[in-house]
Amino acid sequence: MSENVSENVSVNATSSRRLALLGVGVMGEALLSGLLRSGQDAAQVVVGDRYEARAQHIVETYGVTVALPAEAVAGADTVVLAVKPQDMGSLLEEIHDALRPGAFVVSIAAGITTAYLEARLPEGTPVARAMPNTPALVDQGMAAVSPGTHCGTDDLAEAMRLLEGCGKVVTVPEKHQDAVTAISGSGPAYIFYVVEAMVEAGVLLGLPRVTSTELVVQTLFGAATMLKETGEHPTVLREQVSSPGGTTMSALRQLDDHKVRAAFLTAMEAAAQRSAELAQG
Ligand SMILES: NC(=O)C1=CN([C@@H]2O[C@H](COP(=O)(O)OP(=O)(O)OC[C@H]3O[C@@H](n4cnc5c(N)ncnc54)[C@H](O)[C@@H]3O)[C@@H](O)[C@H]2O)C=CC1
Ligand SMILES: O=C(O)[C@@H]1CCC=N1
Repeated sequence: MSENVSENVSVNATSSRRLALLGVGVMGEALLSGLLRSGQDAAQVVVGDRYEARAQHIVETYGVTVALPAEAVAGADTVVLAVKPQDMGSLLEEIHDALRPGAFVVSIAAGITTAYLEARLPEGTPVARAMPNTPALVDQGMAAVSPGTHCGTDDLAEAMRLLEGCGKVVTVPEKHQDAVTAISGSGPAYIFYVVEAMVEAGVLLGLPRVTSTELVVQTLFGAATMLKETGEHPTVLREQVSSPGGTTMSALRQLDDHKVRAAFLTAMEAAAQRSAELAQG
């Protein structure tokens, strides 16, 4: 399938495909919980995790089944790989011989390319690379998917279904996945960092921490809702807050003097570069 696939692949909320989910840490659990909320049958899901207590917790919480990776993939139509990039090589070795012919494999690991997956899986295996983010835990995720060489339309629709359970999904050419990782994959962390800083500022100015936190969180939610619902450019929305000679401009001048915008650009360049490095081990 070509890199420039349409952004609107039609997707069913439920599926009878048997799913193996390997790695049920933060992101694996977020995807699983979203899928189950969107109607996925827990009986069709087998999870595997190297950390036994973690797998057991997931089984008890969600009513799915647990198995060793090779056993889990042997019966699966779709395999989701949600381990750290550094653990991907050994996991692919572990499942290589057990994978059903035609089974679809989707990885959410930062930096791991479809070429990396294809080179380590049986010839012709359909694969996709996806980058979700943690707001998936509250059904507000943002994910981007890129198909590999042998990924068909049905496979891509399956990848979209898996991710749409917990938020919004777009398809992107794979060359953009490192940028996606830097922007929306890691993005929630930058926002939490800004929130931390603003809460601290409120405390510095004498507000009780609980009050400062409430003010900041609701301000963030309100601003995000304005961006989404009005569709206005962020510059327009920022200008609406910035009265001539007022408080906002005094603060924004400080941010500019401290090169905060430039720091964001450099930070996200560093994240994209790190993503590109991760497949090298
Ligand atoms: N945390 C995040 O915000 C995001 C993470 N990702 C990607 O998701 C992947 C997982 O990240 P997290 O969930 O944050 O990590 P995590 O460390 O919370 O979870 C990884 C899980 O994989 C398990 N594991 C490791 N090797 C295994 C193996 N051989 N077989 C079975 N299980 C194995 C670990 O025991 C652990 O429970 C990473 O590749 C990361 O790049 C993608 C988007 C966002
Ligand atoms: O920090 C990381 O490497 C992962 C990928 C995107 C978000 N967390």
